[in-house]
Amino acid sequence: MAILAVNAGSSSLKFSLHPLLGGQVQPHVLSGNIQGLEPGGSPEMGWQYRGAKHHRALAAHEGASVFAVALDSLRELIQGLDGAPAIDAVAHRVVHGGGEFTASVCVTEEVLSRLARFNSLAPLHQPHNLEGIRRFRTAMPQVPQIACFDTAFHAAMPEVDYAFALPRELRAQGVRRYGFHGLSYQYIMSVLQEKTLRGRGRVVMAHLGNGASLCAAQDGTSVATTMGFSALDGLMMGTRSGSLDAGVLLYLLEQGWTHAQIERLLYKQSGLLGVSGISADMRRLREEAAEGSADAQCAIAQFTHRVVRETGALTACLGGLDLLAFSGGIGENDVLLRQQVCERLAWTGLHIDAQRNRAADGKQAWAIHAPDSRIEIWVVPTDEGRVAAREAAALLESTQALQQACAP
Ligand SMILES: Nc1ncnc2c1ncn2[C@@H]1O[C@H](COP(=O)(O)OP(=O)(O)O)[C@@H](O)[C@H]1O
Ligand SMILES: CC(=O)OP(=O)(O)O
Ligand SMILES: [Mg+2]
Repeated sequence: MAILAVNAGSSSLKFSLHPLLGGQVQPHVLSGNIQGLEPGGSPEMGWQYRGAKHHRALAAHEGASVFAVALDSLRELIQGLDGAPAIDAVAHRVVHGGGEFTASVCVTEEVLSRLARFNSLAPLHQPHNLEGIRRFRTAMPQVPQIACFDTAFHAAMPEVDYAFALPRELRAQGVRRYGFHGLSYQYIMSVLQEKTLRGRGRVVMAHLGNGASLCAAQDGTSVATTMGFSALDGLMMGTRSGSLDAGVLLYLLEQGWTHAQIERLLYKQSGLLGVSGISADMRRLREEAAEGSADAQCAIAQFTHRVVRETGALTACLGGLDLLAFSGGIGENDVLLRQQVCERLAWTGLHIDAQRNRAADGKQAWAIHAPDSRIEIWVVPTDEGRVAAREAAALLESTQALQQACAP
């Protein structure tokens, strides 16, 4: 028995397979990524099984879409595993549940059409998430498809944080802050609460990947977050601008920019890529910066500054800080970023241990604060797939219990 967790994007599909033992979700035994799924792309699959890394190009079939080829290859891969587990459910990361979906749900045709209404709020994610669900439903019609939402973790945010200072009629239409990266925050929080008592206190979690956001939590519940109505708000990201004076949009409209041009600018041409003019990839920018590129240095400095600034704002919302956690591809791997952010926040009482910071690579959850730090600092590699799998397992169990209770 196992749950397959899936994160379908515009050009890639990330997956992980989590066995179920006595109803409990186990760490993944298989994880990977299929890239090149854009129309006309050449799909390639990379995966890790029992510590060994594999990679292969996927052969195109006459008349079949690249996504269909990818799904077939994934099924073959899973069936070929030693003692291949049966898949009980597919758990899909869906970034936007709007105000309607505040908990994971078993997907029906009706659910899919309600979720499609949020496509324009997360154009980089939502349409692809839903397309992934449709494809899996067709390929595995007997297997329940469960949608797990990035927005759900923030559903209990107080009104002062989720409301914009706009007329009330717009709020009634759903124009408000939702927040994202919720599966990641749910995972990080579960790890922190297992590891330290401070996990129940005033916590700021930094999910710094291609998409980047911060979340302030009190007693495990999100009380403020930097992402908003869409996944554009808050921190600077790989290709997204983050918070921007709305006056810039008015100016661009006045200059004749179309909706499509503005969308491309904000989602795909800004952030680290736009500022550096080199790359959206932090690793590449670090290399260029080390070789003296002023543009790369400038983009990294701006990214770091925004993390510092927003951490300060969330600390104020919490009325102080007990723990700061780093996660996501940059948060988990970029030693220098963690060091610089913490040094600039030293006024809060944060004191990073440079040696522990350098030793964080490859650890499951690792404290990097010095003994005299008033605030704990942790690096927690995130696992959105595991949370989605847990959500799916819980939903399956409650549905089965309900069916048994209702049985004649
Ligand atoms: N060793 C590293 N040092 C700095 N940045 C890194 C390192 N490894 C990965 N990254 C960065 O992490 C980012 C991708 O984060 P990730 O969470 O994997 O993205 P996604 O949102 O696509 O899941 C990229 O900017 C990448 O360069
Ligand atoms: C919501 C979001 O930005 O997700 P990702 O980091 O996967 O792009
Ligand atoms: Mg991500």
